[in-house]
Amino acid sequence: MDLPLNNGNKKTLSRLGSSSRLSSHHQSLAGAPLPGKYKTFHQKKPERLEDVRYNGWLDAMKSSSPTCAYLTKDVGITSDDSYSFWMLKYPSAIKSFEQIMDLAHDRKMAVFLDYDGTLSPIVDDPDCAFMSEEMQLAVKNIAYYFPTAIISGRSCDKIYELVGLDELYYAGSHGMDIMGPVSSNLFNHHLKCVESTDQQFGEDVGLLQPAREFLPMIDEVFRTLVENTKDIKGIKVENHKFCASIHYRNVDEKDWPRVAQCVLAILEDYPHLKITHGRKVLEVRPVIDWNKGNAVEFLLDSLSGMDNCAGVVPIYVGDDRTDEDAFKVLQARGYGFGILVSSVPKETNASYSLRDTSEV
Ligand SMILES: O=P(O)(O)OC[C@H]1O[C@H](O[C@H]2O[C@H](CO)[C@@H](O)[C@H](O)[C@H]2O)[C@H](O)[C@@H](O)[C@@H]1O
Repeated sequence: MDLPLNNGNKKTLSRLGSSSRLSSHHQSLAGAPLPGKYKTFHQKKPERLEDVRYNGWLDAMKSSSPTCAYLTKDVGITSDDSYSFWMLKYPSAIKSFEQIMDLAHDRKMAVFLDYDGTLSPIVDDPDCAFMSEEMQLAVKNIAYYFPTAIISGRSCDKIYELVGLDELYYAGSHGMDIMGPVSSNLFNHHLKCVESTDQQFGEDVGLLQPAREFLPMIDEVFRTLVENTKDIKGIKVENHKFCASIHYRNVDEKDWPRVAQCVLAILEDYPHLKITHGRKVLEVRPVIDWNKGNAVEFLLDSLSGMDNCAGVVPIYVGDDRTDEDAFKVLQARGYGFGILVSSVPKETNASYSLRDTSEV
């Protein structure tokens, strides 16, 4: 079954709290022999604080969510100048609206939206990142006309709680937790992915969780991180099911090396995990070849049907490094519109830009 394109009687992929009810038949993840106990004891010596300072981690931590001053102070141009110059390459999606509509012409469209920094402004407390009523209405209206998915680093449950719309598709944990139609060819052919079945909304649904075997490991890591960072003032650790997020936005910069060290120590113990950088957040996730880009490909193919995937024009709006994987997919397909939300010039694989959530 293809996911319906017409909203009239749309069966949604939402209501994601039901995963525990799902019966699953797994296939092992290639290249990830997981120990019974999830921790693997040190294979290398942990890095010293000095190492942490020099291995680029702190630079990466500082440059995430950069301010205008950070980007322009050394080159002697104003932030307005540099932004205008940057927009020559990444024009405003608002100003290009007619052009985008012309290019999309009479083809079906699918809309993919990141959450934090795209639908809700970045705020200090991740638990208070709410979208405005106006934004919620806008997303609801979009979903009336086009299949619309939220692709977030947060867990599906959390993102559903924040967005609260049944008519959307949700992919949480950076795309590692997707619900889709079990009859889709993709569920049959994605060998590296977990496949589950359940009766929901009167339809069979499949659960695509390519990192399912990592679930207990991430839980263990989350608890370890909470314990090991408890003395760092301002730190916040979140469990997003298939990844753990370590927020240092509210940590004094002098303590950032301690944050980095705690997170690096995890890699020593869990060689099947990796770390990615977001906006003032480090994220521990499984070393699998799966990201927001794969989630977009999967959903796009499901939405449009395997035989007709070239017919659907995707629009992806996102603000973060993790969204670049999705922009790359659109770029590689050679059609669709990647739109970066940023108030400062950034290297990106998107084609258009928007300044902030109000422009979204
Ligand atoms: O993929 P997204 O939906 O953009 O999620 C990315 C991360 O968003 C959240 O953190 C970010 O937003 C917070 C609220 O504005 C902010 O306080 C934090 O500094 C940002 O990194 C979320 O908490 C993370 O788990 C997501 O991975």
